[in-house]
Amino acid sequence: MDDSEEIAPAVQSILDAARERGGSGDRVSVTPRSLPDAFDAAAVDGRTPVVAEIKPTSPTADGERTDDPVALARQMVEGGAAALSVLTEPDHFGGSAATLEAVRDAVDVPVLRKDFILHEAQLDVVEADVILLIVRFLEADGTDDLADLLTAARERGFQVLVETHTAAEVEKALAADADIIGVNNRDLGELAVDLGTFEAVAPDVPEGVTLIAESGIQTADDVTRMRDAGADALLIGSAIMDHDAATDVEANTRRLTRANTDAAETTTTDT
Ligand SMILES: O=P(O)(O)OC[C@@H](O)[C@@H](O)c1c[nH]c2ccccc12
Repeated sequence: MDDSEEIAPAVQSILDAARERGGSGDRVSVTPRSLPDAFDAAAVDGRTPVVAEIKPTSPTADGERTDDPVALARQMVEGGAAALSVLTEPDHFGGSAATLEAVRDAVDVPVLRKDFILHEAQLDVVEADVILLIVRFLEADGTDDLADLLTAARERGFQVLVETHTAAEVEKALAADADIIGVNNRDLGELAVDLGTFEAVAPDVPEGVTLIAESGIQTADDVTRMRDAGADALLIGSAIMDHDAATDVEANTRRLTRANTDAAETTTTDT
């Protein structure tokens, strides 16, 4: 990581904890459910491809959601989610590998393991269909190289979502041979969200790459905005989960998966 770039204290604390965390020892081998196929199937079915995220809490959230993650997962799938994302980071997000395992057993859609993976050993924790690698965190001393980790993950069967925030990070992701790229609208320096980030960075991502808009997507208009900017899929946490157990997760998911399902076609036919 570039030392001149500020990183929010909450994020630094997440990274410090991640450095200490190891793996389970046994090498994981997984037969994954295809993420691009799940997005295509949702689109054919008239749903906007959404990865719905189970995030019990976070450094930017108010409370903690303590109800059964498996029940939440089922509601998300019922509401039309093409895939799920499950936080496994325990110290700052209330996640666990056991939660991911239980969720993956309960649903048929692909499941992304959301964690801060800095070393190869941390791949060997739990079977998931997709793992996350964050470009910005793999540039610091004492972390593995992005391309090496990507290869190590694929050798285990995982698909890999490479998270970026800038055009320069997209370049690095492509150089490392990423084929699924996320653009995070949340700036990890200030934790502020700006949907303009995706709009600015998306044009640098080539056609053949599966492109995901991440964070800060709250409304049907936000969905339209990200789809018009080229998102193949959207990663949505807070707007679906909220941290209030009274929130109807299925209805929230349906509202966003039904939003603007034909944005991509509309753009092509209108111009
Ligand atoms: O809750 P939101 O704003 O819809 O964001 C979801 C997801 O993008 C966000 O949780 C996230 C994006 N990248 C991450 C990396 C680690 C932990 C969490 C994240």
